[in-house]
Amino acid sequence: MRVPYQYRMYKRRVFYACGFVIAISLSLVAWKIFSSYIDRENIAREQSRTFVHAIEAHVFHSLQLIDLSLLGFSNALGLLPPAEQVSVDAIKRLLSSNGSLARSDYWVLFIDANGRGVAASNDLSVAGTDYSDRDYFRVHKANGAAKAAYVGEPDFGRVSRKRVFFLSRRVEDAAGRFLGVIAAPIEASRIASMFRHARFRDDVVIKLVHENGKTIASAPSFEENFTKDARHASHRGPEKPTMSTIYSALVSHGAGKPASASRPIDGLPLIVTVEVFPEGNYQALITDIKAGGLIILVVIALAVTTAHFAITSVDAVTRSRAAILKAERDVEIRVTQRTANLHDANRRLQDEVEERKEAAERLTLFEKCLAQLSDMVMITESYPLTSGGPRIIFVNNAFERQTGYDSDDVLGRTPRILQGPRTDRAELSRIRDCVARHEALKAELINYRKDGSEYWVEMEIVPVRDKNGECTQFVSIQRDITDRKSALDLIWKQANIDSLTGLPNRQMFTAHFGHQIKSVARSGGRLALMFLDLDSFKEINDVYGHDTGDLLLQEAGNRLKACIRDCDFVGRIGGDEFTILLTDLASNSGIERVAQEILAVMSRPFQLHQHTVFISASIGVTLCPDDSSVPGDLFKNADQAMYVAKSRGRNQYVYFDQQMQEQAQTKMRTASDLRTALSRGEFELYYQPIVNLANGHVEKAEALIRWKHPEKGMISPATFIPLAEDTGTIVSIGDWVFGEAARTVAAWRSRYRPDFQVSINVSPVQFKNSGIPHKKWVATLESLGTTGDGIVVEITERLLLDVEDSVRRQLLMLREAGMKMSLDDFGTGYSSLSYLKKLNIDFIKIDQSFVSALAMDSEDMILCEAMIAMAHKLGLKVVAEGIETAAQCSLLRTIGCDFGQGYHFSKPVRASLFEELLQSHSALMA
Ligand SMILES: Nc1nc2c(ncn2[C@@H]2O[C@H](COP(=O)(O)OP(=O)(O)OP(=O)(O)O)[C@@H](O)[C@H]2O)c(=O)[nH]1
Repeated sequence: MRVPYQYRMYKRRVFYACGFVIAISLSLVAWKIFSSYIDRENIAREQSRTFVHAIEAHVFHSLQLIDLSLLGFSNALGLLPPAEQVSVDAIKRLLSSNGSLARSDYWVLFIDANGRGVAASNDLSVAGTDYSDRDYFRVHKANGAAKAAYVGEPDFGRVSRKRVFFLSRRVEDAAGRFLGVIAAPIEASRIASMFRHARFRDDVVIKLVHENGKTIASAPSFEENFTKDARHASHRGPEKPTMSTIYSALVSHGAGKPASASRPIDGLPLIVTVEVFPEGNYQALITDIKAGGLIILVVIALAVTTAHFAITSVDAVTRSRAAILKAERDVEIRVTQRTANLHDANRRLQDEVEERKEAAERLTLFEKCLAQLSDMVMITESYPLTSGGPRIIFVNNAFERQTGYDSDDVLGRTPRILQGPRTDRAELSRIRDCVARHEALKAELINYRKDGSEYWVEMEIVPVRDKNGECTQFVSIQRDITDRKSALDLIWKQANIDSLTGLPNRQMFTAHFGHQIKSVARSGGRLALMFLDLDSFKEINDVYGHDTGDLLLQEAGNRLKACIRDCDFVGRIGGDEFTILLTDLASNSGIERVAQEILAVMSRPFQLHQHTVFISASIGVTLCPDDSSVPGDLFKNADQAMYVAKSRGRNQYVYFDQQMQEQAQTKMRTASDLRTALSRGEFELYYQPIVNLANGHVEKAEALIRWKHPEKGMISPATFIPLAEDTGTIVSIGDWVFGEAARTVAAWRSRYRPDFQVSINVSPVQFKNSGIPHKKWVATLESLGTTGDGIVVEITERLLLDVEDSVRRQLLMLREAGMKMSLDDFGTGYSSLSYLKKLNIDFIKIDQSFVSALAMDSEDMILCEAMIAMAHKLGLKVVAEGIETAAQCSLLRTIGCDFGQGYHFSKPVRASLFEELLQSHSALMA
């Protein structure tokens, strides 16, 4: 835009006017500042002149007083008699007596004609001090004619060591001969102090200068300036200064400076100078300049503002015209640009439409493929990661089929709809973390179908990225792995869980127990292991059936679980045996409370099907680490303690103790000896006669085994037979017994009675596993040339309780070999008459417990009679055991008992002795 010429001229004129006003103002202010500065300097100079007069008068007055005193001394010394003029004492007396003249701020001393100190008016010892080099001494000595006072140059006092200058006078005798010098050393600091107080401004300097230029006193900086040459450097010459040169040196030094004034002290070689330094004036000058500057600024501002207002009105019109022109040009440019942008955008849009079309086609293809996949596919957005997670934007057919959700059900919702109570929260949080980091991941989870049923899913989640690498979606490919999981679960359960009770089995319990022991070893603390075995559980199976037994075991497991805390552990380790692990024990009272509670809950009736069943339990308890920290040992301990509980009458708990261990060890050693006893020939069969009560003949014998231990001597069968049964040695022992008994009966049959019979006790254990070596036994009999009926096999009711097909088969085979069967301890246990018949039992043996208390019409008598009658009815013969008296024998015979056995007839005796009995044919009837 072009600015019109008139407008430019107008503006120029306004600028010139403005500049003129500013220039005038500047000149006026400068002139004012300069004239003020000169005025202030003149005033200061005047002030210093007046002031130097006052100071000079003051110093002069002070020195005049001292000089008066010196004059007095000088006269008095001159008038002393000649003898006293050289007497130190006389002079000392004179100086100190003249107190009226002496002032406290100075003192006087007398120096003799040789320059040696004689005496002083105060206590200073000046006598003998050499003052001959002092200027005032030399002046007075040389100028004999001049009697005027002289001021010596400033220096440090010879005796006082203070900064002093000397006012002095020549002393002459009446004849005008030089006697010496009387001098007053004046402390320059006093003069300086007076100057200091007299200064009316900080920039004022006052000095007292000696005619030789040395400074005597000054304020400020007294000590630094003392004795320094006060003259200006240009006025210091080699020639001796005179009063007039020093004066001009000082004055000219001050000349040109705004405020310096000097004045000589009348009649003395001293000058007083007062200098008023220009700093104050400079300060004022600077203040004036600042104020002037401010005024100038204000003037400039006013001028500029006025100029601005003057031209803006014209300017505004011009500008708005210019702005309109500019705006027109801008619009033109923008329209051109916008058109170009629109072209670009249009082109991009077309490209995008093409791209989208291609993408849509690709997407349709992918969707078709995804729909056909058998794996579930779910695509979600990539955000948000909070509030339930990203929304689902696609699911395939497989997803709809497997989950029961239609795509309409899930689109726009989050994958959370698939989760439920058993979905692993930790796994979910791991998935969330990976997704937040846009990482691919694999996971296994429990998901829930629309109908609420759960299924295991194996999933792989992969982030989808755009061309800039930004994550835009997640694709989740999922596969139902419920079957695989179930199979694994089943395997795990089979390996670790007891299928009947759902409790941990032996394997899992042992593993857990091992961990707990380690943890106790690390962190301290105690564990209690309980071994629980149900009492006589076998009977429940036998009486109510195996199914009921199973139910009881399940219920027992539930009751045990209810007795323990969450931190404790219960397992079923087999049959009717349970283990309980108590952790976190503070004291034994906790263990006892649990043990008592278990016994109490076990003794409560079990309602199983239609039966009400009662049972009890025996518990062995061992403590870790008190008893041991070895899992195997602890199991053994608890087992031993449990057996002790059983042996003490059941339904109780027993703590393991060391004695049990020892007993167990003894048992183990005995069991070990038992294995070799047979080969070492330590067994022997004893025979106890069985007498026909009707005729008193010894027709049978019971073979009873004895073990002669090489160290321990005779060991009772009651001790070693259970051990032999436990260890299985009973099988070979039983075999040996049969062989021995067969040989004996064969011999005795041939020698004494062809119908003689020997009974052997056969343990139920011998019927287990491979069973009785039936063929071998038959072969033995054949080899001995005897028949089977010479052997009576005594079995116990225990065997009948456990009777299985195999047992029955074996018994029948023995029978077929001609052997007879006898049922031992009849009436003491669970006797089933049907078995007596089924197994073709030949004899029953009435237990000695019935015989021992036998009396006419007693209950035992009635029982024995009933048993005998019943046996006879079944075609069985009866043997009464434990007959000790003739009365018992007689009673039994009265009620028809067939045979008798007991101490009344004979103890069990060695075969040789028994043979003697047979030989004697003696009747043993009482
Ligand atoms: N019903 C049932 N019985 C079982 C199961 N496992 C083992 N048994 C039986 O449980 C019984 C365990 O008997 P034991 O503990 O030896 O003897 P008990 O009769 O309990 O006698 P004591 O232990 O001496 O008091 C045996 O008869 C086994 O056959 C089972 O799973 N179910």
